Amino acid sequence: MDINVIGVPLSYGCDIDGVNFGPKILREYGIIDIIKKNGHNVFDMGDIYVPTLSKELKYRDHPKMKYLNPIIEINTNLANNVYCSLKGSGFPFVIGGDHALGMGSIAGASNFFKDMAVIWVDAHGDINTFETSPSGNLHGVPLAASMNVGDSSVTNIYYNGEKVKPENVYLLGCRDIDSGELALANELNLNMYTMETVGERGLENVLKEIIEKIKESNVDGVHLSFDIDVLDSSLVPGTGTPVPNGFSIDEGKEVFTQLLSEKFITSMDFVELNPVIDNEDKRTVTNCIEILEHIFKNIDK
Ligand SMILES: NC(=[NH2+])NCCC[C@H](N)C(=O)O
Ligand SMILES: [Mn+2]
Ligand SMILES: [Mn+2]
Repeated sequence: MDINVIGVPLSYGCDIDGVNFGPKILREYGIIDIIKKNGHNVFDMGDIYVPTLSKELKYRDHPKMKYLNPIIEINTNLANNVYCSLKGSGFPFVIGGDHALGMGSIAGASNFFKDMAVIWVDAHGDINTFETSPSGNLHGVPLAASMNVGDSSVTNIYYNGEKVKPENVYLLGCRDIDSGELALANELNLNMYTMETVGERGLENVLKEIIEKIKESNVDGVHLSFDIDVLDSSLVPGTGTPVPNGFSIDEGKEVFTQLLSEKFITSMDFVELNPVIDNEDKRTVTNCIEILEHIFKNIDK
């Protein structure tokens, strides 16, 4: 498999400096060699261009949502890169950067496939609209936008309208959902496996059910978007919106063992690592590298 590593040094979607250094620190810690070492061909496609913007531009494009136009432009570029990677039989592995980049990854991948599923592994739902967002941060809206819910400025990225059908969306590990997000999840009847559900039913059973449903759904592509804040806050101090009661490292690995063994994953995001706010012992980046080693050990050769 030709892995195409695409960096997106984006921080405007969470409005916290430092998460833009995610791609740089992961390269410094050897992500490219880790991929190679596990027997894959790897192409480092470099970083999508992210302009340096002054904070005064934050509300230039919208009174509430921050850095709207630049985030749209960056995602449009990302979408085209993801699409081209798939066209060239590559596996797009997108490293962030904040989760607003999910709109671009999904737009690009969904343009390649007839019908695609999205597995969103995250402490959050990221299904806010401009109306329901409590923060004005665009990393809280990408999954809603991809389902064609929300403002046309974000639902029409790369191409107009729906990128993924709600019935093909799977949320896993969520435990910090805003009230507007919960209402939308119920309205759309999303496949939502909260941390509470995982606790009740067991991770293995939940993963089995997700796999079954995806196989029954006849999609021809599956995008897996991994937000590192799905891991317990004690394991990822270097992320902008940490949440307690999350996955252990072993549970994080288990998610990939199960999902990758099906060989249906066709693209991936790895987001929200902020090395600048990591603690002294570099716990977050070390844990990320451990997860990444596991991913590339298990991904299809
Ligand atoms: N990708 C993330 N870490 N998203 C956190 C979103 C937090 C909150 N729900 C918001 O919309 O502002
Ligand atoms: Mn997220
Ligand atoms: Mn999150």
